[in-house]
Amino acid sequence: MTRGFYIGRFQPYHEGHHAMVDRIREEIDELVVGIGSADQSHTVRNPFTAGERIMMITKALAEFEMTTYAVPIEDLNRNSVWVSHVQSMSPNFDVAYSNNPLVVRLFEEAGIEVRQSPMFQREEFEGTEVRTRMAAGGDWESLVPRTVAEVIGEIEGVERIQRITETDTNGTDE
Ligand SMILES: Nc1ncnc2c1ncn2[C@@H]1O[C@H](COP(=O)(O)OP(=O)(O)OP(=O)(O)O)[C@@H](O)[C@H]1O
Ligand SMILES: NC(=O)c1ccc[n+]([C@@H]2O[C@H](COP(=O)(O)O)[C@@H](O)[C@H]2O)c1
Repeated sequence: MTRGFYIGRFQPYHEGHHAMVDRIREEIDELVVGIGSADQSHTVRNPFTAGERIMMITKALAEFEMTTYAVPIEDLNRNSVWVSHVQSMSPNFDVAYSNNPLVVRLFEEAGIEVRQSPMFQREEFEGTEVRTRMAAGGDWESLVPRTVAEVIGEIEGVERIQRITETDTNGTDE
């Protein structure tokens, strides 16, 4: 039995994330999805709450016949203990998946195997691109699984992003 751990901010969960899960599920029996920056929401870079991201991920992953756990992970201002923090919040896992260089380094220094994946259609399957299209009233639905678009509709996510973009001065780092 192999259990994997895949960490991301998932703001929102998009088709690039979904393609990555589709690929890594060939290597594992169960998957923990770590929802990073769980304490962040309502900013340009992190518009959705941890609970909203749990809904997106749970509904999108239902199509895969695999046991999955979505676990919120709050940020810590201390990289040296972040892996222990992750482990304290997650079911035990054998291998971590990430393409984020800091995350890869922290897991490897802690002696945990990390696997990276190719980027799928990165020019459009990117959280920043999805949020930019939402703010501008463009076609973002084609970049996320249908179930995720339904959750974003239910929580009125596009309206939130448009409002935040007009007023937020804290999250304008993109
Ligand atoms: N198109 C993609 N193909 C494969 N992996 C991806 C893709 N997009 C993101 N990832 C990976 O998934 C993990 C989580 O990504 P994250 O939630 O930061 O999404 P992002 O699209 O990079 O978002 P943002 O633009 O908001 O920073 C990271 O390891 C990231 O490299
Ligand atoms: N010290 C810390 O709190 C720390 C260190 C490394 C990664 N993280 C988090 O892990 C997640 C990594 O996800 P991304 O690959 O989507 O950036 C982010 O939410 C990031 O904030 C936090």
